[in-house]
Amino acid sequence: MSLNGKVALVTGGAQGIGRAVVQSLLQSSAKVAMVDLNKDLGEECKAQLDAEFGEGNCTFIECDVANGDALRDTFQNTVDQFGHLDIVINNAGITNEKDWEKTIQVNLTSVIKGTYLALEHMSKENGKQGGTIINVSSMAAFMHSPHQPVYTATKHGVIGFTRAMADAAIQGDYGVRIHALCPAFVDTPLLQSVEDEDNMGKFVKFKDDFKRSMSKFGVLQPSLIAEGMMRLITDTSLHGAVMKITCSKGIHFHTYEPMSA
Ligand SMILES: NC(=O)C1=CN([C@@H]2O[C@H](COP(=O)(O)OP(=O)(O)OC[C@H]3O[C@@H](n4cnc5c(N)ncnc54)[C@H](O)[C@@H]3O)[C@@H](O)[C@H]2O)C=CC1
Ligand SMILES: CCCCC/C=C\C=C\C(=O)C/C=C\C/C=C\CCCC(=O)O
Repeated sequence: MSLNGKVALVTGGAQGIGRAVVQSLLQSSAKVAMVDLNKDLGEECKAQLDAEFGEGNCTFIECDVANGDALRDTFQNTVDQFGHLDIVINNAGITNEKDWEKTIQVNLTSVIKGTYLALEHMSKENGKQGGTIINVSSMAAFMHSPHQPVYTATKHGVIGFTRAMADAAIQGDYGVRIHALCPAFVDTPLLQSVEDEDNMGKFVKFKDDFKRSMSKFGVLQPSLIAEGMMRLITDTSLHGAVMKITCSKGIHFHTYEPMSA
């Protein structure tokens, strides 16, 4: 399906899952703002994407999503360059149990801020045209590991926030579809960080537990996660979906009991 004329913003877009999603969006003819902390990687990535898709389709914006003012400017900069905004992927995430407050800031607070900024630019409540938001959580939202307590907490938080906001969007008639995406292990540089004492602090001693999980459940390729994202973006019947992607079941959806209250 063509996303011709659509404008997307992807955080953590210079590497790993974000990079794969940027590529898929460009393949579908969207314009993309690739947002990342890593300037060198972002510029290198943009040069490669310009060579493949032509100049003017992708812009790189250097931004630390944990800096609220910089994130606000990044959204505005995207709209200034491309005219409007239709798709926001809040993907940037880290695993740092030593600086665990930073992990909460990047993985949860910035996802909340990114969702509110996306609504400012896309919600019919604000006179905009509607759109789609995807917040990247993890299968760590449905299971836990002694190796990553705060990472696990942030990913649970992303699901709770996203489901509540999806209901607010439906009941408030925002015209914005809001989803959470939960991959199992994916072959990206983030997976290497879990063996590093600088990241894991005292929990590094549980790394064998983590590695056993990886060999038990397998490791996915970023392209499959991008495929799941594209399904959430293009299937307009989906609203408030919690998509899971695992080696055993591929792309599928989590189902919840109806609320009794
Ligand atoms: N790799 C995996 O096994 C899984 C990853 N995830 C989630 O997917 C998302 C993407 O992860 P990966 O691609 O694996 O990670 P990655 O480490 O390969 O790439 C993350 C990108 O985000 C950027 N980034 C980090 N902090 C940032 C900040 N404060 N501001 C702006 N950009 C920042 C990095 O520079 C990097 O380019 C994360 O939210 C992660 O928790 C979820 C499930 C599994
Ligand atoms: C709970 C472990 C957290 C590890 C954090 C480091 C890297 C991040 C990886 C993830 O976010 C993925 C986390 C956990 C789930 C992995 C596999 C579950 C597969 C379940 C299944 O196949 O049924």
